[in-house]
Amino acid sequence: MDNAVLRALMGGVQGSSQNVGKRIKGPNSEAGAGAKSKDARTAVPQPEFATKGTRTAREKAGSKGASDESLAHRERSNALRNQLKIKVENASRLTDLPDPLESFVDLCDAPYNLNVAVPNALAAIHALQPTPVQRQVIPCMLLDKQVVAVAPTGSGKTFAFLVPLVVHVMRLRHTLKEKSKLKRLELPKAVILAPTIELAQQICRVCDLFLEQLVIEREALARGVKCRLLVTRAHAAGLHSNEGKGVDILIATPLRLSSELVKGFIRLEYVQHVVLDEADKMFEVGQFYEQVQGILQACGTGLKRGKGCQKHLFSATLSQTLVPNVLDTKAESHVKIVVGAASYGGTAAVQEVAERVEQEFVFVGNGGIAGDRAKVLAVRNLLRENRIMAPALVFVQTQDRAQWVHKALSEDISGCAAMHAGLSHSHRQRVVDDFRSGVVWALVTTDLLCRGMDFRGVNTVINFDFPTSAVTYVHRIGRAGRGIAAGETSEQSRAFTMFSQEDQPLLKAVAVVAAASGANVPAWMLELASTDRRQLRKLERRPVVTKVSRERAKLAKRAERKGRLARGISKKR
Ligand SMILES: Nc1ncnc2c1ncn2[C@@H]1O[C@H](COP(=O)(O)OP(=O)(O)OP(=O)(O)O)[C@@H](O)[C@H]1O
Repeated sequence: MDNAVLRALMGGVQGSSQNVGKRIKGPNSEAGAGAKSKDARTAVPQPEFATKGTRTAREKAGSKGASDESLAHRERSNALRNQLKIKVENASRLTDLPDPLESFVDLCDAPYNLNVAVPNALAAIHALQPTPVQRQVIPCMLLDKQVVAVAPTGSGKTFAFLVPLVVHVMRLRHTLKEKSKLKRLELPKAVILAPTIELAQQICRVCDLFLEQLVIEREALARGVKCRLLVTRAHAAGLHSNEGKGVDILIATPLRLSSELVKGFIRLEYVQHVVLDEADKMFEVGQFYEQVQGILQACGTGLKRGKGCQKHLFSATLSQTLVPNVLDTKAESHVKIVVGAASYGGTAAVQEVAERVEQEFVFVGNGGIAGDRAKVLAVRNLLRENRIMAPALVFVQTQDRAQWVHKALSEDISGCAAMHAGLSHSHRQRVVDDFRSGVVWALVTTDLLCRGMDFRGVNTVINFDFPTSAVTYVHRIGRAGRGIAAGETSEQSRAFTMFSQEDQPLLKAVAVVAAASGANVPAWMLELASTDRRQLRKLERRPVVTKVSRERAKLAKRAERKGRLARGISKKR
């Protein structure tokens, strides 16, 4: 997508606020700000956003008491939050809750006092205006608050945590250097955990890009800040070698980091910030729960008392009970920020994710082998009708099925590839790069790529196999139409979900989510009986499609046996 278009789209939130008065000079504007802010405002474009009641003459003159002013100030912040659908739990009780940013340039004013290089670097990498989640999360994290942030897919959560982390690390490095604490300078100061290798690589790339840009913009503190990836044995070896010595921000998958930690090859005692991206995935039973807990316990043990390690959770789908349960901490210790959703629940932020994408359900019969054939036919029909626009992501449930579907679709789609966890790292990396660069047009993949991956310009998502939960549906669909502002629908972004009789237990939950986002869902789907929670959880772990796989495996075994038998007979002969 063209950068100018992208910028215009991301600025849509501000641009849409026409019914609100224009922002005039306030204490943070050119008239009131120091020389540093002045520079900043000339360097990066002015925000168009304006809050409800603009500052009055009375406020400016300061003729009323401070309490009146702070009340008006609070009202303005609340108006901005309401307008951008930013919800902060218990906001009225949090007396020290920072205001949402009106623009990145606000970061140059008190209490943040950042160098103008920060907004300039963000502008240079096309982040001109903060997205809603960035507006509230960045100030909170900069002011040392632990954050739980739930915001739609593609809403810019990565920069929301990267900007404050980089700032903290830069400042900390500076202090440590001044105090000549060189040993500590070499050890990680912040850790970012991501559930997949691909997502960790993506975050690392964005972080490197931001750091590079900060150096170009002459932020002296950014020089020498090292962000390192730890997702393979080779990375671990690199970290031990001299050349790889010294790391400030460590971006890792839980399994790799935990294994290096157990071996004693990595020390996390001076880690001050841990970010769990896709936090709900991290704490899924049977996934990385124990490893993550081990890592969290190892972080910050060397810090002074009262200066414990801060833990921040990010996801598009996070449940209310998760925080106190998994962090072993009082729920109040975190500021909970929800963007776009009506409630802080299991499928929070669903509505806005799916609104960007046209959704359609395609019935493919009773399931089983015949259902598989019907799915391939359905894809062919959609191709013939020109309804599948490349690039496309095709989601299936298992590695075997990824191979099989890839083979089946390769006959119809040139530039089709498969990608799953059963492939080597280098192969995975190559396929992802090819998809990003446009060599691969249709990527058949498992849920390995359903979370966090920022593939610009994906026009179609095909749920070849029905998602195992509404949450998975939200994440899969969220890969399409990225870069489109909330409320706008791209003509090209579409999602097709194939379903058979076998998928019925999961159908209602997904249909409800789709309907909530304005998709045209047949009424009978919504009237289906709900499946009870326990069964839903079972299905999540053991997907409906295993029955199909089992049938296919049985047939393959039978064919193999027949072949062997035939070979055996021929040998005897
Ligand atoms: N302030 C901004 N202005 C313009 N573009 C932005 C801004 N912030 C982030 N982006 C871009 O938006 C895209 C989506 O961002 P990101 O990957 O952080 O979303 P996310 O919320 O983490 O999504 P998911 O939940 O799917 O992981 C990225 O390409 C990123 O560069």
